[in-house]
Amino acid sequence: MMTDFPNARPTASHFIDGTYVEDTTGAPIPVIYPATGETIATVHAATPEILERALASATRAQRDWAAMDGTSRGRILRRAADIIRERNHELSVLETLDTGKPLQETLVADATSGADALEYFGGLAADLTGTSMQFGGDWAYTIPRPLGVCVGIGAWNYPTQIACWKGAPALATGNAMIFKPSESTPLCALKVAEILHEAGLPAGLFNVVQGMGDVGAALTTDARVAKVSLTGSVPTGKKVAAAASAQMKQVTMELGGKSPILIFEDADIDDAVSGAINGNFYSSGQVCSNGTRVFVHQSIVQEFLERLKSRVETAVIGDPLDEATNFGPMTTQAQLDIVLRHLDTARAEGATVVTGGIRIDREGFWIAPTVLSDLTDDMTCVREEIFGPVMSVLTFTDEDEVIARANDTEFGLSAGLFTRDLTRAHRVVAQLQAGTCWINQYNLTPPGMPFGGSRASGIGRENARMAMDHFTEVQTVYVGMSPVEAAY
Ligand SMILES: NC(=O)c1ccc[n+]([C@@H]2O[C@H](COP(=O)([O-])OP(=O)(O)OC[C@H]3O[C@@H](n4cnc5c(N)ncnc54)[C@H](O)[C@@H]3O)[C@@H](O)[C@H]2O)c1
Repeated sequence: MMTDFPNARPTASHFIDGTYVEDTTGAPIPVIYPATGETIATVHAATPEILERALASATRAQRDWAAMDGTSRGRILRRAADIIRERNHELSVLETLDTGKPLQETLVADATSGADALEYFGGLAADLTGTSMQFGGDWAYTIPRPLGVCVGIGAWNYPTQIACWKGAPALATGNAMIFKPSESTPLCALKVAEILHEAGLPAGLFNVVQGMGDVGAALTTDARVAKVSLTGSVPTGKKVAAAASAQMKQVTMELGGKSPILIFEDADIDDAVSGAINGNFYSSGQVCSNGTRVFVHQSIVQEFLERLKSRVETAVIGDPLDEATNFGPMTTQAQLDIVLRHLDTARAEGATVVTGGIRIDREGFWIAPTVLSDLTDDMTCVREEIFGPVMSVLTFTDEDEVIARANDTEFGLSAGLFTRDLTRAHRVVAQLQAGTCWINQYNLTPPGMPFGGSRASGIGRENARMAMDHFTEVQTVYVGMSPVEAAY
């Protein structure tokens, strides 16, 4: 089973009906610590029997949960948030072991972000209200109803946060959730399930099952499942949305991107450099909303690149469990290989490497933070999501030109811009085709703010009050107050 590691130890592969469950007949999935390449645990993919237990217990538990008043549901979520905060250190260590992200990051951005979502939706759970309408003497009212059993499927970059961002609104609104983490980072969601149940969540309401895409596909098409919320790549999103839609299931799709950051000539350059660093190298670039196409006004590009290069080269690359480290490895060997291939292609297509561009000579999956310049919009590194620490710097001279180029992509997840001219900021942002935009900031995602993508980057939004809409459907009730008239 699980190899021992300090303070953070899920005790089996799955969490079903309020308890850890093991079934070693499922295919083994090694859990590899990305900083060293060592296998630190093994989980087993869910068998059909495991999936049946998860689906049956969720279906059973959801009815009573939906009947409970929102205040009581919310109290449990808020208690779970408190427990997460108390255990932040051990959960952050687990997140680092699962993903390789530096502890300096995971201490502030992962379990705490999950707790923020549980707290936020815990507070809102009591406020699930409908509306009423008057039609002469008659009237109608609406009741937001939970959907039933919802499935959450996660990517590997934010395993705790994704489990909480999906679980919190689903549970707050009276649904059950079955969560399938990424096969690359299977551990953290188990702890979320354990803590939710410790906080008083009735058994069966947040089940975690492991597995590859086939397990996600089996859950997506099960008749007992009402909704699928996926965080993953665009190709997976298309498959999952198609399979769910074929059965009229609702979907939320949080997918990939190739987002632009526009840096105008009047921007505070140090802020812009900070935004570009945060939007490209945090989590070693494995962030969906990263602004990987950085358009810098021609008049300041040289100064921008100089300051950027000197700051990026101070990144502390090393043991992710050392709190001084601020840049970690890629989460998987496969992702490292993808990034290295992209760098070869970029060089072959004529890109200049401003800094980085090389594999770091350590055990594990390491690559240096990389800045590319001398690029054109048609180059592969400018068009495709790389999902690694690779920033493409492009130049522009004209506002309309840069807006058109920023929008020239199939994606529409995020966008950012840096300028001191507020009129321009709002004028430009209104023309950007992106679901989530930042002005003079980048990648901050408090739970009270809707987050998600347009175009190929997604359907629906996570977080904020509107996530409650995505986990409920409206039942309309017409109330007749007069005698019924009929033709005969
Ligand atoms: N928009 C967001 O909020 C957001 C956040 C994080 C990551 N992402 C995106 O996720 C991608 C990286 O993550 P990844 O490589 O884990 O993505 P992925 O698409 O390979 O896998 C995502 C999840 O889907 C599952 N899956 C694969 N095939 C499936 C199928 N046919 N049916 C059901 N489930 C299936 C996988 O097992 C995994 O759990 C990037 O494109 C990134 O931009 C988006």
